[in-house]
Amino acid sequence: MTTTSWVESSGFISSHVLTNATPSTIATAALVTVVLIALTTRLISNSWGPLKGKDGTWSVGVAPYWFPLLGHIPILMINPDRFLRKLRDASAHGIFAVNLGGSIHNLAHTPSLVEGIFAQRTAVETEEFSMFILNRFFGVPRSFNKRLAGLFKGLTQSISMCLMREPGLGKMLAGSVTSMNEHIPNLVSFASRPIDQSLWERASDADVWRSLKENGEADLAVEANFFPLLRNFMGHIATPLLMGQDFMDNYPEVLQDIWDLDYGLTYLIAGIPRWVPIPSLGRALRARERLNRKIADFHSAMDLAEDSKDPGSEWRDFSDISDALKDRYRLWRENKIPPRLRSDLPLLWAMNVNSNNICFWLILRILSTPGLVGRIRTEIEPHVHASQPGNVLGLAEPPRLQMSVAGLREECPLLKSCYFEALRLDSAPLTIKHIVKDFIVTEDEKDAPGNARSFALKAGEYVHIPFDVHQSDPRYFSSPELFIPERFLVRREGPGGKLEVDIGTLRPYGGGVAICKGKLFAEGEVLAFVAGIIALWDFEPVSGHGWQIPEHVRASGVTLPKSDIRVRVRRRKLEIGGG
Ligand code: HEM
Repeated sequence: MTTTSWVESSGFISSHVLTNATPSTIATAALVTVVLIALTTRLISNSWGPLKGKDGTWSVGVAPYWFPLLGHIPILMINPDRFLRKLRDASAHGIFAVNLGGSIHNLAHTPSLVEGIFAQRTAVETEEFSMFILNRFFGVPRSFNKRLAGLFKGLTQSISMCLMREPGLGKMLAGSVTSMNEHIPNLVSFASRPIDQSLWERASDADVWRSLKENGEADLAVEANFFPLLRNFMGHIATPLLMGQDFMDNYPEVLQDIWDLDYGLTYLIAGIPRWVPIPSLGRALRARERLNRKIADFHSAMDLAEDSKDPGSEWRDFSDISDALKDRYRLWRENKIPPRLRSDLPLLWAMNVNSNNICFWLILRILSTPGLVGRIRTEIEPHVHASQPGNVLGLAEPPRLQMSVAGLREECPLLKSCYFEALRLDSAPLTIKHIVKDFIVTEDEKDAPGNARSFALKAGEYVHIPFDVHQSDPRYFSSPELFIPERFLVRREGPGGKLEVDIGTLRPYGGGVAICKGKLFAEGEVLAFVAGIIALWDFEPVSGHGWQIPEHVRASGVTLPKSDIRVRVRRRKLEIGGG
């Protein structure tokens, strides 16, 4: 059929359909049209494979898709894991591209390409994306973007100084471990009335459970929902460390608001309007308003104190605020930024969402691997002194805990290897960068044996690093779906070779200029938290079916569990009179 006859006949079809239109013929015509458009789009997009340029570099192949305008958005919303892993497995190279609403997004996942992208300083930029997240997710008004851009460098530098370098890092870690030593013995209170329980127990629906053991001894435990118990408990340790105890006391719902905001992440970033009736979107918006308002109140109170005025009886002490936050405060104030625009929410959020979640996954992975908790308790013993003081006037004292974070970081390779393995399995971060200048990135022979290529990436496009695509790649991690505690252990050469940990190609904290500024702090706090918890407490799943690993729900970095686990928490029997 010639083009003219096709147009004429389609004109005939449409006028025929319109003049004889019934609801079912209109529906059929609409369906036929959609199918025709989808087939044509698929046919055209199928031909966008990688092409070799005159200079020997290759373009990145765009995966075929069915819907014009939308491109791969529908499939990425339905099942991103399956789709991305399928593309990875179908390609001999570590990069492919997708179309998102008309713009091209390159996705790189093999180590050499990822390192090549991280090494770019001027060809890619992250500030635009950070600003987008600040506006869409954290609710920073767009009218403030220009002024905020001028402060970006200073704000990032202050976090780096306080969290990535000494003495700031050591001070934060020491504060964190002191707080853990004090609080971990009180993970559960064994109080049955919610009014007598701590906030993390109430958040996890904790209840006292009593029974008799076979030998007639009393068996006392607390039943609680595992995930909220651990993540709220950790949040109650981490948040005052950053913001000071007064902030936490004046705003006890802060953690629930952070979790609610996090659950709305996808909707907020997608820009779904607030009137759309999605319950988690509404909750996230209300939580964000409260968070930003409370942070503004906190800054107003600091301003009053700084001006030697009374900040009110609820703000008694600002001396325990972290150096990171104090530095930011100085910067906001010197630049005359009003309290309502001092966006400290991203830091408060970053402090809580990833570390707290990975503590849950790591403890769960340790408990659910036969024999592992015993091996780790033996390994951490020299660095975690747990003891039970004798009764005072007939009353039981809580156990005592004394941990050395340096020992846990440097002398406990099995625990650290398990931490990396949990990050490999249970985190799925994504880095997005806007390409502002054409650049070439080259594959290593190791990643594409006998077939390594250089790829030309174009200004105006985007480059993403979906870390979990590499983390689940069987070419780099054998049996990638299994938790293998020793996966990152290596034995140093030579007689009596020491066991060490090698993170290999895993990059759970991103890389390049936007690398996670809390990575060293996070590692220390997670290892200490997990060591302290397993040193003092025993856990048992209530279900009676053994430990089950829940499915993942994607979140900002570390995933959330799709379902919770009800556990029985018991004090471990410790040597009496120690400490
Ligand atoms: C296990 C815990 C953590 C993981 C897995 C993690 C992971 C990440 C990742 C993947 C990024 C994005 C990097 C990129 O775009 O390339 C990031 C950014 C960041 N993280 Fe973390 N993070 C953790 C804990 C923390 C903690 C405890 C803090 C703060 C106290 C923190 C502060 C930050 C900050 C400030 C950024 C933004 C860096 C920038 O844009 O310059 N993170 N994190």
